[in-house]
Amino acid sequence: MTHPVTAAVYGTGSWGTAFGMVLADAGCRVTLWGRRKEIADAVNNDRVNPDYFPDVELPATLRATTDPAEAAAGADFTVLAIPSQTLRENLAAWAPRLAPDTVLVSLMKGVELGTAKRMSEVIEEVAGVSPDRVAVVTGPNLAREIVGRMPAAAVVACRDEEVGRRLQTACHTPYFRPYTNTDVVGCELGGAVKNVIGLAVGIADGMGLGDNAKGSLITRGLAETTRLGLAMGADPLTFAGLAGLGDLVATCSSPLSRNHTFGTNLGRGMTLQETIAVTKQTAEGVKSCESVLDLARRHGVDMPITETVVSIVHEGKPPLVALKELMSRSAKPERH
Ligand SMILES: NC(=O)C1=CN([C@@H]2O[C@H](COP(=O)(O)OP(=O)(O)OC[C@H]3O[C@@H](n4cnc5c(N)ncnc54)[C@H](OP(=O)(O)O)[C@@H]3O)[C@@H](O)[C@H]2O)C=CC1
Ligand SMILES: O=C(CO)COP(=O)(O)O
Repeated sequence: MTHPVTAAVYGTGSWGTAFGMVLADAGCRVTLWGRRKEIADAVNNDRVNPDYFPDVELPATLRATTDPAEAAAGADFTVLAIPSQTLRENLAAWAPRLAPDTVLVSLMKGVELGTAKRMSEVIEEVAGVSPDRVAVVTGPNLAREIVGRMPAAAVVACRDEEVGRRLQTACHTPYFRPYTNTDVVGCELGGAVKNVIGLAVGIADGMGLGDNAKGSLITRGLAETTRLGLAMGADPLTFAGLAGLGDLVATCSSPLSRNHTFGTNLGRGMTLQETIAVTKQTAEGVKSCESVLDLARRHGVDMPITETVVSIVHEGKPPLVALKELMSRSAKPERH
């Protein structure tokens, strides 16, 4: 490309804003799309996103608009950073205006309810593009740390290696180090299922179950993620990487994680409604635990931790009862 790389980022929430900043710091010309004019105006006039990062000065090269067509114009990369369950409806409205040959990039870590589709599958279907033009950015990337330009590594996954390398270059900064991977299925599953395991670890932390429980949940959570991945054709090694273990560790150990915090509140005894009421941002695992379990059943895979999270979050099972059931499952070899 001879012109400066141009990116449209749909979503002025935590990760859209933070990743837009990464792209701008890497030298791209970036336009954020947001549904609220007051945020777009504040980004353009005051270089701040008042609702998500009021204390962070955004790069002057980061612009914002509420007009999806204006954001889309000439974009080499079209980056999607909205809640997973809203993607289909939003993208259907934006798709006719997307720049020809743009690469669609998913930042989202969820699985669609009802269809059990991964976000890249929804993108391919709704935008009518080949998998070679769809990429995923994932890994241990808590947005609050990224806007502080604290160091992090990430994975850029795309079936087409050349497209992956172009996106890697477009978002590589001194504090953000992206690696490429062609295993899109594994990278997306890693991101979606870690949110569910993050809820489980949060619940355990809220109940005061200790660090052995945390280590056990992280490890057995990774085991069930890998089982699902294998059944879906992913490379098991992906789950030992940034999209798997890396993201799982960051989410399960950080109070900045919305999923972990959501689980902690439940584990401390808040009701689901009370927990939803105090959660200001997107905690994808709350909805995606059901679609992940749906995926597991479609593929005949046993995911006991995911099943337990669904039973607590959506079926009102008391965490102590769920814990007792999880611990009394039949004994088995570690690898089965
Ligand atoms: N935050 C993080 O650290 C990371 C998040 N992710 C993933 O990124 C994705 C986005 O999450 P994140 O940015 O954190 O979420 P936030 O809740 O911080 O922001 C969500 C954004 O989507 C907008 N939005 C909400 N509902 C709709 C809708 N129905 N139609 C259009 N826009 C909507 C919000 O607009 P408004 O402000 O007007 O409500 C906001 O701009 C998730 O899948 C998450 O798992 C991945 C890595 C890191
Ligand atoms: O995906 C994330 C970090 O990589 C963000 O996690 P939460 O959505 O739980 O905040």
